[in-house]
Amino acid sequence: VVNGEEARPHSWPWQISLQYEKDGVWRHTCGGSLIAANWVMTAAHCINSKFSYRVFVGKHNLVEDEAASKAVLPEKIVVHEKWNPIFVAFGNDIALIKLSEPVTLSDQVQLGCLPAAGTLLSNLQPCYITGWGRLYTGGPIADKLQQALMPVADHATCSQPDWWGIAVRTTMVCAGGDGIVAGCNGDSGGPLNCQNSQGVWEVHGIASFVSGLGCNYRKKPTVFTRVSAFNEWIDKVMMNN
Ligand SMILES: CC(C)C[C@H](NC(=O)C(F)(F)F)C(=O)N[C@@H](C)C(=O)Nc1ccc(C(F)(F)F)cc1
Repeated sequence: VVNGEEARPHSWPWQISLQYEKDGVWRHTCGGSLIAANWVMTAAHCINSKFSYRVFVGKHNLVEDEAASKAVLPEKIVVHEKWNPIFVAFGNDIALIKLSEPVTLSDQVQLGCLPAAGTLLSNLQPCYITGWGRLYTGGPIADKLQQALMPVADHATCSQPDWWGIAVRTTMVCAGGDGIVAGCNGDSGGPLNCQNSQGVWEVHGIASFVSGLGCNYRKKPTVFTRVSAFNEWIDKVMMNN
């Protein structure tokens, strides 16, 4: 997250760190959201079949041992059948990870709520992106979970020619674009957290892409998979696996 701030520890208790093992070392690669005790929602582009992964729940500082945290291995990873790794702008950048065992919920480990199917966020609605992604374009990833307030850019705004144009679909949601605050590499798969009309936090987006010209680029908001376009797919996958 570029130009964010350190989140109060465990204030986004559904945020997970997806890590892969390389040369015997586990490395953070993406964010994700715990949506059931044994299911995590992340981005399809985070998954590469040649790597082995683990899901770390209850984390705040990635470089410290934390009592409330636990690393769980996946039992199964389901990537959206229409995800095309060649072109992230085709959308369907969503995957579900079934955990090898259900995690114990606590103050630090909680489920994220999904929005109702079809819910559309209004322009400039305030949401928060959270993640351990790069602190600036090309920079290091964060040790401590970051958060940043990012107002929604509705489809009419985000699909303007000098914004994302036709690269953004209605199955996506945009946020930010002020050239200051943005998601960045490593925030992928993580949540866009927005409060519903009852004041309940919901996971409305899965961080999908930013501009190749730089994470915080004016009129190139961070683009998220719109979760409310995939409720049926999510339910089907969780029921069939
Ligand atoms: C690995 C990528 C598919 C996703 C990667 N995502 C992220 O860094 C994050 F954290 F914002 F989700 C990204 O945007 N990386 C930049 C460097 C990128 O490739 N952006 C990008 C690529 C293609 C398009 C497209 F499809 F529109 F041409 C738009 C942006």
